[in-house]
Amino acid sequence: MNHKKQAEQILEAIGGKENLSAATHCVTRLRLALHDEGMVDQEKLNNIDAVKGSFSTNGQFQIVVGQGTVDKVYKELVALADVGESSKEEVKEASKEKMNPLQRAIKTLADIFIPILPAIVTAGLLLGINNILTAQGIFWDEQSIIDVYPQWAGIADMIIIIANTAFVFLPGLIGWSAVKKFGGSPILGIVIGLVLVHPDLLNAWSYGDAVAEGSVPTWDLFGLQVEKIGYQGQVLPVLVASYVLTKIELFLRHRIPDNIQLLFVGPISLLLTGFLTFILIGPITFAIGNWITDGLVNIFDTFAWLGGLIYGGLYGVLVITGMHHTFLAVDIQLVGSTGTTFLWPMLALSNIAQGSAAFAIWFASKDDKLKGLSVSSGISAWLGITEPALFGVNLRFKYPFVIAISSSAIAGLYISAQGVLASSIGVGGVPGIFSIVAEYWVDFAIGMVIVIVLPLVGTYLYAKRKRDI
Ligand SMILES: OC[C@H]1O[C@H](O[C@H]2O[C@H](CO)[C@@H](O)[C@H](O)[C@H]2O)[C@H](O)[C@@H](O)[C@@H]1O
Repeated sequence: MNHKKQAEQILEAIGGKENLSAATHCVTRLRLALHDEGMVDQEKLNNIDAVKGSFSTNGQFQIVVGQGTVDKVYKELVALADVGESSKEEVKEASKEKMNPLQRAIKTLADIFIPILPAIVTAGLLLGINNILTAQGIFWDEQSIIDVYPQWAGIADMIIIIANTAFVFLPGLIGWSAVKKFGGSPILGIVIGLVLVHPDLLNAWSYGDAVAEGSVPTWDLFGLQVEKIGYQGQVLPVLVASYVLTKIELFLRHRIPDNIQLLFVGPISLLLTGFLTFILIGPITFAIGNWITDGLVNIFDTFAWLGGLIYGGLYGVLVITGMHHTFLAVDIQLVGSTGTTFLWPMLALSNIAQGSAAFAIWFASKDDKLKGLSVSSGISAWLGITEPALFGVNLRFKYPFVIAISSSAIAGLYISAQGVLASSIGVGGVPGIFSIVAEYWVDFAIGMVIVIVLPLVGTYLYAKRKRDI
């Protein structure tokens, strides 16, 4: 493949070098900040050999080129456009200028939660293994593997400790990521997060019982009674505390001489943020977080099937906008405060549906390039990453996308009506079944059959009738 020629064609299709403000690349995609995305000639772009798909997300125009080729095309592209190589951060900054406040808020949340996702997904997978070892009724009626083979109980117990850690110390992980994002010192973010789950505080999961018994411990601050409670599994308290901590830290850094910063900046920032958090931020955000989760749980309890239909159908659309990462925060909050999430199983089915539609195009198409793209993006979607299938295949032909979201809506309706729950956030695709609470495996499996069969058969038949691929 002539990489220079490919780069020339790409540059022409995106509106020339005048339209390119900054460029970087990841493992498979060119990530471009364009002045005007309306200048992109989509048809021209799709017809370029190296291009396997393209999409716009969070103010960035991304072109799927593929591993091993993207870096070479990128080098030619920046040389031709004379823009200089940019880091991912620089392109993000250039893209940010085009965002409205809501898009910025959504992006901030995504930037905080995406870096902790590997730890959360790992926890979900390990909890899945624990599920298999400890849930009754999977292999024997009313007995689990560890009931039948007690010698495995120690292993199961060790697994739960390793798996649980990311959730028990979640505020530490969020504190690290949030303070890094806000521009402060990540190490202070970890500390403020861990302060919120210090073992000497009343565990948040025991708070309800303690309130009922009237045994919530308090600090007496000159007559002001402050509850001595932790914020295990909570998202909002540490998010707000991290923001405040960063503001205080940056304020002090700009005013205190470099040689004595170590003595003052950390201690003052942590102390002030800690006091503010225990007295104000924590209690207020804890209450707000609980209202949100209780509200959501109540809505889903009352209108389960309708909620499932809407969320199952809309999730694919949310991924296109990038807004889906906002729901990661909601899922984490749900798992943290209720121990399970009813939203995540629908996410996993929605991702599978997009993958199935891409597989149908693989079966139906005679075009080698499209076949290669649809099979690789189908596998990726079944393993939890749907953008290649969405932007490279399904949205390009529209009907695979429509069939996939319709199937996902039906599956969402079904599993919500059955009350399917996940014990954690796992790999949002076929392996997702291991993160589902064992008693709902059969219902989730029925949901999987829906999102595999309907998009596969529906898209295949439609494609054959339409003869457009
Ligand atoms: O929210 C938990 C899930 O997060 C990832 O999937 C989501 O983000 C992907 C990247 O933007 C997107 O392709 C996918 O459609 C979303 O569901 C992760 O890949 C999943 O394993 C995880 O469950």
